[in-house]
Amino acid sequence: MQPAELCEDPRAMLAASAREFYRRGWMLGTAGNLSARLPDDSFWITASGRPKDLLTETDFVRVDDEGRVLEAAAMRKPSAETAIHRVIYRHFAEARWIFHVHSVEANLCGHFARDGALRLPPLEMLKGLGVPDAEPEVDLPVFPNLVDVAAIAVRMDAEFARHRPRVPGALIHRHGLTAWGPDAHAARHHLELLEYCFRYLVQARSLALGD
Ligand SMILES: CSC[C@@H](O)[C@@H](O)C(=O)COP(=O)(O)O
Ligand SMILES: [Zn+2]
Repeated sequence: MQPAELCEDPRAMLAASAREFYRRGWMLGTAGNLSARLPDDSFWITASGRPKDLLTETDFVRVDDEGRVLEAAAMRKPSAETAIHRVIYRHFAEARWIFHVHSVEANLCGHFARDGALRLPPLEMLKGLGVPDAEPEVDLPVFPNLVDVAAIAVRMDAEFARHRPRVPGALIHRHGLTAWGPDAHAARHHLELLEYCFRYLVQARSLALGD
Protein backbone atom coordinates (compact mmCIF):
# COMPACT_ATOMS: atom_id res chain seq x y z
CA MET A 1 0.00 0.00 0.00
CA GLN A 2 1.32 3.42 -0.95
CA PRO A 3 1.66 6.13 1.70
CA ALA A 4 -0.94 8.87 1.13
CA GLU A 5 1.64 11.41 0.01
CA LEU A 6 2.74 9.17 -2.90
CA CYS A 7 -0.78 8.81 -4.31
CA GLU A 8 -2.22 10.98 -7.00
CA ASP A 9 -3.71 14.08 -5.43
CA PRO A 10 -7.47 14.17 -6.21
CA ARG A 11 -8.04 17.78 -5.15
CA ALA A 12 -7.85 19.36 -8.61
CA MET A 13 -10.39 16.84 -9.95
CA LEU A 14 -12.67 17.35 -6.94
CA ALA A 15 -12.56 21.14 -7.48
CA ALA A 16 -13.29 20.74 -11.22
CA SER A 17 -16.22 18.43 -10.41
CA ALA A 18 -17.59 20.95 -7.92
CA ARG A 19 -17.40 23.75 -10.51
CA GLU A 20 -19.34 21.58 -12.95
CA PHE A 21 -22.02 20.68 -10.40
CA TYR A 22 -22.27 24.33 -9.32
CA ARG A 23 -22.80 25.31 -12.98
CA ARG A 24 -25.67 22.81 -13.14
CA GLY A 25 -27.31 24.41 -10.09
CA TRP A 26 -26.63 21.44 -7.82
CA MET A 27 -24.16 23.11 -5.42
CA LEU A 28 -25.55 26.60 -4.91
CA GLY A 29 -24.96 28.63 -1.76
CA THR A 30 -22.09 26.38 -0.56
CA ALA A 31 -24.39 23.30 -0.68
CA GLY A 32 -22.95 19.83 -1.18
CA ASN A 33 -19.64 18.12 -0.49
CA LEU A 34 -17.25 15.87 -2.41
CA SER A 35 -14.57 13.43 -1.37
CA ALA A 36 -12.00 10.99 -2.76
CA ARG A 37 -10.44 8.09 -0.89
CA LEU A 38 -6.73 7.25 -0.91
CA PRO A 39 -5.24 3.75 -0.69
CA ASP A 40 -4.62 4.15 3.07
CA ASP A 41 -8.39 4.75 3.56
CA SER A 42 -7.88 8.40 4.46
CA PHE A 43 -9.86 10.73 2.21
CA TRP A 44 -9.80 14.29 0.97
CA ILE A 45 -13.12 16.03 1.55
CA THR A 46 -14.33 19.56 0.89
CA ALA A 47 -13.91 21.94 3.81
CA SER A 48 -17.18 23.03 5.40
CA GLY A 49 -19.02 26.05 4.10
CA ARG A 50 -16.83 26.85 1.08
CA PRO A 51 -18.28 28.16 -2.23
CA LYS A 52 -18.21 25.17 -4.55
CA ASP A 53 -17.50 27.18 -7.73
CA LEU A 54 -14.33 28.66 -6.24
CA LEU A 55 -12.57 25.76 -4.51
CA THR A 56 -8.79 25.81 -4.34
CA GLU A 57 -6.35 23.29 -2.86
CA THR A 58 -6.78 24.87 0.58
CA ASP A 59 -10.52 24.13 0.54
CA PHE A 60 -9.97 20.42 1.19
CA VAL A 61 -9.23 18.57 4.41
CA ARG A 62 -7.72 15.07 4.63
CA VAL A 63 -9.27 12.91 7.34
CA ASP A 64 -8.66 9.32 8.39
CA ASP A 65 -11.34 6.62 8.37
CA GLU A 66 -12.37 7.68 11.89
CA GLY A 67 -12.88 11.27 10.73
CA ARG A 68 -9.76 12.65 12.47
CA VAL A 69 -8.13 15.54 10.62
CA LEU A 70 -4.74 14.64 9.09
CA GLU A 71 -4.12 17.69 6.86
CA ALA A 72 -5.92 21.02 6.73
CA ALA A 73 -5.15 24.61 5.89
CA ALA A 74 -5.63 27.14 8.69
CA MET A 75 -9.27 27.76 9.62
CA ARG A 76 -10.57 24.90 7.46
CA LYS A 77 -12.84 22.27 9.00
CA PRO A 78 -13.99 19.08 7.25
CA SER A 79 -17.50 19.04 5.79
CA ALA A 80 -20.26 18.86 8.38
CA GLU A 81 -21.38 15.71 6.53
CA THR A 82 -18.07 13.83 6.78
CA ALA A 83 -19.78 11.12 8.88
CA ILE A 84 -21.95 10.20 5.87
CA HIS A 85 -18.89 9.80 3.63
CA ARG A 86 -17.28 7.61 6.29
CA VAL A 87 -20.29 5.29 6.40
CA ILE A 88 -20.32 4.92 2.61
CA TYR A 89 -16.59 4.21 2.42
CA ARG A 90 -16.91 1.67 5.24
CA HIS A 91 -19.74 -0.26 3.59
CA PHE A 92 -18.71 -0.14 -0.06
CA ALA A 93 -15.13 -1.18 -0.81
CA GLU A 94 -15.58 -0.12 -4.44
CA ALA A 95 -16.51 3.45 -3.44
CA ARG A 96 -13.44 5.67 -4.00
CA TRP A 97 -15.18 8.96 -4.91
CA ILE A 98 -18.35 10.38 -3.34
CA PHE A 99 -20.38 13.31 -4.65
CA HIS A 100 -23.20 14.89 -2.61
CA VAL A 101 -25.37 17.59 -4.24
CA HIS A 102 -28.64 19.43 -3.63
CA SER A 103 -30.91 19.60 -6.70
CA VAL A 104 -34.51 20.79 -6.83
CA GLU A 105 -35.60 17.54 -8.47
CA ALA A 106 -34.01 15.39 -5.75
CA ASN A 107 -35.96 17.33 -3.16
CA LEU A 108 -39.23 16.94 -5.07
CA CYS A 109 -38.63 13.20 -5.51
CA GLY A 110 -38.21 12.68 -1.78
CA HIS A 111 -41.97 13.26 -1.59
CA PHE A 112 -42.58 10.29 -3.89
CA ALA A 113 -40.74 7.86 -1.57
CA ARG A 114 -42.60 5.15 0.32
CA ASP A 115 -41.25 3.18 3.31
CA GLY A 116 -37.76 4.64 3.01
CA ALA A 117 -37.36 3.92 -0.69
CA LEU A 118 -37.86 5.68 -4.00
CA ARG A 119 -38.79 3.37 -6.90
CA LEU A 120 -36.68 4.38 -9.88
CA PRO A 121 -38.32 4.56 -13.32
CA PRO A 122 -37.65 1.41 -15.42
CA LEU A 123 -35.51 3.19 -17.99
CA GLU A 124 -32.62 2.03 -20.18
CA MET A 125 -30.49 4.56 -18.26
CA LEU A 126 -30.51 2.19 -15.24
CA LYS A 127 -27.97 0.04 -17.09
CA GLY A 128 -25.46 2.80 -16.33
CA LEU A 129 -26.18 2.20 -12.64
CA GLY A 130 -25.39 -1.51 -12.96
CA VAL A 131 -28.97 -2.74 -13.47
CA PRO A 132 -29.25 -4.80 -16.71
CA ASP A 133 -32.80 -6.15 -16.05
CA ALA A 134 -35.39 -6.02 -18.85
CA GLU A 135 -38.04 -4.68 -16.48
CA PRO A 136 -36.09 -3.29 -13.55
CA GLU A 137 -37.73 -2.83 -10.15
CA VAL A 138 -35.07 -0.86 -8.33
CA ASP A 139 -35.38 1.19 -5.17
CA LEU A 140 -33.12 4.04 -4.07
CA PRO A 141 -32.80 4.26 -0.26
CA VAL A 142 -34.24 7.45 1.24
CA PHE A 143 -33.32 8.74 4.69
CA PRO A 144 -34.92 11.47 6.82
CA ASN A 145 -33.03 14.75 7.09
CA LEU A 146 -32.22 14.88 10.82
CA VAL A 147 -30.63 18.03 12.30
CA ASP A 148 -27.92 15.83 13.80
CA VAL A 149 -25.86 14.63 10.80
CA ALA A 150 -24.31 11.88 12.93
CA ALA A 151 -27.81 10.47 13.44
CA ILE A 152 -28.35 10.34 9.66
CA ALA A 153 -25.06 8.46 9.37
CA VAL A 154 -26.20 5.98 12.07
CA ARG A 155 -29.39 5.31 10.10
CA MET A 156 -27.42 4.81 6.90
CA ASP A 157 -25.02 2.48 8.67
CA ALA A 158 -27.91 0.33 9.93
CA GLU A 159 -29.70 0.28 6.58
CA PHE A 160 -26.58 -0.57 4.54
CA ALA A 161 -25.77 -3.39 7.00
CA ARG A 162 -29.32 -4.75 6.59
CA HIS A 163 -29.58 -4.35 2.85
CA ARG A 164 -27.05 -3.44 0.18
CA PRO A 165 -28.63 -0.96 -2.26
CA ARG A 166 -28.66 -2.12 -5.91
CA VAL A 167 -27.59 1.31 -7.11
CA PRO A 168 -24.63 3.37 -5.85
CA GLY A 169 -26.58 6.19 -4.28
CA ALA A 170 -28.82 7.37 -1.44
CA LEU A 171 -31.25 10.24 -1.06
CA ILE A 172 -31.80 12.35 2.05
CA HIS A 173 -35.35 13.70 2.02
CA ARG A 174 -35.62 17.52 1.72
CA HIS A 175 -31.82 17.62 1.40
CA GLY A 176 -30.11 15.94 -1.56
CA LEU A 177 -28.49 13.02 -3.32
CA THR A 178 -25.21 11.26 -2.56
CA ALA A 179 -23.69 8.98 -5.22
CA TRP A 180 -20.39 7.13 -5.37
CA GLY A 181 -18.15 5.17 -7.69
CA PRO A 182 -14.71 3.61 -8.15
CA ASP A 183 -13.32 6.73 -9.83
CA ALA A 184 -14.32 10.34 -10.50
CA HIS A 185 -15.94 9.58 -13.84
CA ALA A 186 -18.02 6.69 -12.55
CA ALA A 187 -19.18 8.68 -9.52
CA ARG A 188 -20.18 11.57 -11.80
CA HIS A 189 -22.03 9.25 -14.17
CA HIS A 190 -23.93 7.67 -11.27
CA LEU A 191 -24.85 11.11 -9.97
CA GLU A 192 -25.99 12.26 -13.42
CA LEU A 193 -28.04 9.11 -14.05
CA LEU A 194 -29.84 9.37 -10.71
CA GLU A 195 -30.50 13.07 -11.26
CA TYR A 196 -31.84 12.13 -14.73
CA CYS A 197 -34.21 9.65 -13.04
CA PHE A 198 -35.33 12.42 -10.66
CA ARG A 199 -36.06 14.80 -13.56
CA TYR A 200 -37.95 12.03 -15.32
CA LEU A 201 -40.04 11.24 -12.24
CA VAL A 202 -40.93 14.90 -11.65
CA GLN A 203 -41.95 15.39 -15.29
CA ALA A 204 -43.83 12.07 -15.40
CA ARG A 205 -45.81 13.14 -12.33
CA SER A 206 -46.59 16.52 -13.79
CA LEU A 207 -47.88 14.78 -16.94
CA ALA A 208 -49.75 12.23 -14.78
CA LEU A 209 -47.89 9.34 -16.45
CA GLY A 210 -47.84 5.94 -14.74
CA ASP A 211 -44.07 5.67 -14.07
C1 LIG B 1 -26.51 25.33 1.91
S1 LIG B 1 -26.15 24.68 3.48
C2 LIG B 1 -25.97 22.94 3.14
C3 LIG B 1 -25.30 22.21 4.29
O1 LIG B 1 -26.10 22.27 5.43
C4 LIG B 1 -25.01 20.77 3.92
O2 LIG B 1 -26.17 20.04 3.65
C5 LIG B 1 -24.08 20.65 2.78
O3 LIG B 1 -24.31 19.93 1.83
C6 LIG B 1 -22.78 21.38 2.81
O4 LIG B 1 -22.20 21.31 4.09
P1 LIG B 1 -20.62 21.42 4.24
O5 LIG B 1 -20.34 21.43 5.71
O6 LIG B 1 -20.22 22.70 3.54
O7 LIG B 1 -20.05 20.23 3.52
ZN1 LIG C 1 -25.89 18.44 2.12
